[in-house]
Amino acid sequence: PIPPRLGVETPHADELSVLFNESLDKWGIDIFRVDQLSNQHPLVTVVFSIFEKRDFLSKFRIHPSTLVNYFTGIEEHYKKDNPYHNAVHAADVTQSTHVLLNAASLVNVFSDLEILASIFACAIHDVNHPGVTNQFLINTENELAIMYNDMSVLENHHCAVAFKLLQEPNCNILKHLDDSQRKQLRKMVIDMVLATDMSKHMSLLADLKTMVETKKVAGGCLLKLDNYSEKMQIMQNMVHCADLSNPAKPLPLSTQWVTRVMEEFFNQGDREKALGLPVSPMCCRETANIEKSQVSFIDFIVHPLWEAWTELVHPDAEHILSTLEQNRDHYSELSATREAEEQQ
Ligand SMILES: COc1ccc(/C(C)=N/OCCC(=O)N2CCOCC2)cc1OC1CCCC1
Ligand SMILES: [Mg+2]
Ligand SMILES: [Zn+2]
Repeated sequence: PIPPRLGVETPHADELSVLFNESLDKWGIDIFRVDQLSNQHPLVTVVFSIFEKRDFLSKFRIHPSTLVNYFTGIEEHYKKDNPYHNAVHAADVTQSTHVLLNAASLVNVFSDLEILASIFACAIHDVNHPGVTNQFLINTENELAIMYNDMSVLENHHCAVAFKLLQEPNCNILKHLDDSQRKQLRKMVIDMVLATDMSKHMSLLADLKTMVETKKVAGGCLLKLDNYSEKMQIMQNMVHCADLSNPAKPLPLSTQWVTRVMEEFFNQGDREKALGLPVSPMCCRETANIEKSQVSFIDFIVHPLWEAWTELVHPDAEHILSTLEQNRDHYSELSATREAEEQQ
């Protein structure tokens, strides 16, 4: 049976295809509306539409129903009751990376296989996320922490679940890749997903800054990427940027992500309290200062990263960086007024 266009059955197919025709390639598509219009299948429809737009079904000889079967399985393994780490986040990171890949200065940098690996990595990068951090799994000696010896526990789990699902019947979207392509894709996906572990952030950013410095000196062209590690460094930072893109999206989207991530953090804080564990930073619903936390998250993590990315792909990400800076000022003003209110 041929799967429905857009990959999902929905009464809102016309509205959804209009939304994709207008905004699939745009920074700031309303991914929450995609979730509603797709009958809560945001990831399947975003991946299906990107694969069609990039002609991946014919380039990699992927049958439409195999694509729908596999990413429906992946989507089902994103926990729906996670406020933040659910299939909408996966769809958001996937679509954001699809947009970043279209930057003029990245055209002709990546092969089709590298682009396929990047989109695939985003789609699966948080699959089966339990809604708590690596530190929580380690502190509670969770079976996942035991399985992965406390090293990038979540990120290793996401990769393993994704590749295991490929072996389910009618799910092997990589069936018609040759052995070398499949091995390369598997390595690239693992390298990108493991790089979304926040504990890798500082070293990833340091290497990106070094690359930007040398690129500036070498006359500013990215095309001279000749080795795997330089190419992978850019792909890892691209996916990491997309994973940390919430504060750089139009404010109405950014504020919804803040509400969701805080609810997930507060749920973790409730569990830590109930277990008699120290409550993790920003996880206590009584004392957290949400706006202040966003301002420091942006100042210390997100802005330095997007500043480096914007330099690398100059001038294609300028509008993203300025949206981030406007949003930062919004949260900063909010936290000042909240503090003033609390003084009275
Ligand atoms: C919308 O706000 C946020 C979105 C994402 C993130 C982070 C750190 N994403 O990192 C990649 C995923 C990851 O590794 N996480 C997920 C979050 O917890 C740490 C482990 C943090 C955000 O806000 C901070 C500041 C106020 C509360 C958290
Ligand atoms: Mg993650
Ligand atoms: Zn993520």
